[in-house]
Order: sequence, then structure tokens, then C-alpha cells
Amino acid sequence: MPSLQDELLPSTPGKFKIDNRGPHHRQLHRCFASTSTMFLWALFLIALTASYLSFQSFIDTGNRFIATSWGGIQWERQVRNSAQIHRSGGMSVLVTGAAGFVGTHVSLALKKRGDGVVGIDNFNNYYDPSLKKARRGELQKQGVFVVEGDINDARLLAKLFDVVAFTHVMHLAAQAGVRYAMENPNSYVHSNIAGLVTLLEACKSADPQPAIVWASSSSVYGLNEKVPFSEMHQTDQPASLYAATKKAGEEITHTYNHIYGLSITGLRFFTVYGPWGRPDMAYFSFTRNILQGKPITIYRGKNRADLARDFTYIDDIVKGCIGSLDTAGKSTGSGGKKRGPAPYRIFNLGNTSPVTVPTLVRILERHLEVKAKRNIVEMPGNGDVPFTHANISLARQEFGYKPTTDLQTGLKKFVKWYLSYYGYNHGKPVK
Ligand SMILES: O=C(O)[C@H]1O[C@H](OP(=O)(O)OP(=O)(O)OC[C@H]2O[C@@H](n3ccc(=O)[nH]c3=O)[C@H](O)[C@@H]2O)[C@H](O)[C@@H](O)[C@H]1O
Repeated sequence: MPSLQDELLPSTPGKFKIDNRGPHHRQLHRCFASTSTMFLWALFLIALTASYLSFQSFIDTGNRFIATSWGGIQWERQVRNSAQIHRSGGMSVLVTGAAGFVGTHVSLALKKRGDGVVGIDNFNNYYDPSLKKARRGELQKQGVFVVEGDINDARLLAKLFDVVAFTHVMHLAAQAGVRYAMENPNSYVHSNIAGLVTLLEACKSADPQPAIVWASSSSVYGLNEKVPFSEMHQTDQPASLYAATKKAGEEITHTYNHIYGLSITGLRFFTVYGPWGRPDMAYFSFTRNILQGKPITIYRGKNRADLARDFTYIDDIVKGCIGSLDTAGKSTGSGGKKRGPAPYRIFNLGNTSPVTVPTLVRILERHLEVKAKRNIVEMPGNGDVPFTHANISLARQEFGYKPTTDLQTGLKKFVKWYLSYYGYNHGKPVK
């Protein structure tokens, strides 16, 4: 049976010695014991804080290291050189998503005619980054410097505007792909919403403010059934999260135009294809599978209707981008304040002649001289729309946009590039 004394004392054997020297002594001992416990606890907390702080500083150092992947005298020199204008009346353009498909082609075209171009790209792995690096190689050869960084990095953007007074921003960085939005919705919010706002904030604060031309998408027409799609049509029924983020981008850019006087041009691209294209797109992945002898999946719409797209060749899109840059009026704000109204424009950049997906496959078969193994399935509810068809009269009127490459000719050029880049590994794994 434990004595009362035992009950009054802590039960852990060995922790405290039983003290029989009277209550006063016991109290003192207890007081001393709790002080030493507190002391031990204090020591423990100090050690914990110290290790936390040193861990923080390790992380900070890491961040500093990441941050220093840009910046410095040499880096600034490269940025300045790349931005240098070599023609009278030329522009200096910051191209976001410069190592992307459209970004590379637009950057090269601008550089070729003597404009200054600086690229920025985060080289993410949505598709094979080695293709992006190869595109960067092409850009480097022509003197276009591509900064490796994310448009969500406000400090990097501020630095770029600090180093160069860009006259224009060609904003092409985005999370593309209609169906991938179901797999990774956050990536669309990160790039197409948060990234866009970070970029607009940087442009708003820049002095002088640049004019902005950016990539919206034909997908904003969503479930619209009036054809051909006109900029006057309503675009409030997106069929995918991708489309919804592009539509949101149109609204967001409108507010920056309205509040801060930024000159904005949104381009609704219609299924752009061509050399150096995106491996996630149908024409590209079909080519790879056909060459490897693998089956391709062809979606079919309601009542067995073929899906159709207004496939638009990259060179036509580049002309549309440059036409937009050339005709973009100036931004009017400074110091983050609007000084007057600035242009807000939206244009369709399509081809005006939709082609069905089975026809696309037949053209590829002809160019590749290989028969495709077709797997025809009902279009899953994955954000796809049954058809797209652009009315381009607004772009034609504004800057003479006139696409000249039909799908047959454009795919021939794509296949030629594909075979030269990946090789003709007939039936075998291709890079
Ligand atoms: O204009 C745009 O704004 C968008 O264009 C592009 O989207 P889409 O028009 O959907 O092109 P893409 O994927 O090549 O599918 C083409 C067709 O093949 C069908 N398709 C596709 C894949 C497949 O395995 N099978 C199939 O039948 C498919 O159902 C479709 O009918 C860009 O990817 C997008 O980022 C955005 O820029």
C-alpha cells in the first residue's frame, strides 16, 4: 500500500528521492527540482530555436542561390545585348514562354527584322524539356537570350524592367492543353491566372509601361454554336478549365487596361501547328505513334460526327503576332497611374477552313507513307469541343492578317522537320 507521503510525491521512481526532512525541506527541494526542469526545458527550447534558425538560414541561402541563377553584371549584359534594337523604329520585346512553340518562332522573327528580344521561360516538364532546350539553342544562335525563370517571380520581372525599358511584352507563357486541365488544374491557375497577374503588375509599374500582346485561345468560344466564331460572339460557356482560365485572362487584362492604362491585345489562337511544335498536341503525337506502329485514338462527337479544328500554321500565327505588336497603341499610364484611355483589343487568329481529325490523319499517313492504326472512340467528357472555325475579318481589317498555309502544306513542313529532328525510326522507339 502506498503511504500518503508516497501519494503526495511524484510517482516516477528514481526521479525524486523521498525526502523525510519535513515539509519545508520538501518544498525547497521541489522548488529546486522544478527550476532545474525549467532550466532543462529552456535549454531544449534554445537548442530547438537555434536549429530552426540555422535551418531557415540554410533555406534562405538556398533561395539566394536559386535567385542568383539570374542577376549579376554578366547576366545584365546578356539581357541588354539581347534587347538591343537594330533597326530604326524597332521595338524591344520581352517574350514570355520564349522556349515554347509559338514563343520561339515569334522571337526569331522579331530578331530577324532587327527588333530587340529577351525571352523568359521556366522550362517546366509539361512536355519534354529537352525540346524546349533545343529551341533555346536555336534562339541563342540568333542572339536571343532566354532567362530561365517563372513569370510568377515578381522580383525577376522587376529586375528585367529595371535593366531594359521594354516597349512591348509578348506574353505567351501559359499552361496549355485542353484535356490536361482535368489532371492538373492547379497548374492552369498558377500560370494562366497568378502568373498573368504578376506579369501585369510588373508591366503596370514599369516606366514606361510596355504595350502587351498575349495569347488567349479559340477555346474561349466553348459551347458556342454560331459559326464562324466571331469576336462579337458571347464567350461565357467554356468547356474546360483551360478555356476558363483564358477567358479569365481576357477579363483580368481588361481591368488592367481600364485601371492602369495598359495597352492590351488578346489573340485567340486556333489550334496552332508546325515545326518545333508541342508534343502533346494531336498532330504531333499522332505522327510519333504512326511512325512507331502504335495505335492512335481518334475522338468522335455526338451521332458519330467527326471533330474538326481550324488548324492554323505557325508562320501565319507569327505574322498575326507581329501585326498585333506593330499596331498596338501605347500604354498611357506611369507610376502605376492611368493617364488616359489605352487600346484594348481581341482578335481571332485562325485559318478560316476547319478540317476534320480523320482528314488530318489521312494527310499525315500520306506524308509519312505509313498507315495509321486507328482506334475510334466516343469523345469523352474531357473539355473538348466538337469544332472550331474562325472569322478573321477583324484581324484582317486591323493589320492585314491573311493566313496562306493550308493543312496539307503545313503538315508537310511539320513532317519534314519531325523526321530531321527525331530521325525516321520506322516502327522503333523515337526520341
Ligand atoms: O485552339 C486552341 O486554343 C487550343 O488548341 C489546341 O487544343 P486542341 O484544339 O484540342 O488541339 P489538339 O489537342 O491537338 O486536338 C486536336 C483535335 O484532335 C482531337 N484528338 C486529340 C487527341 C487525341 O488523342 N485524339 C483526338 O482525336 C481533339 O479532340 C481535337 O478535336 C491546344 O492544344 C490548346 O493548348 C489550345 O491552344
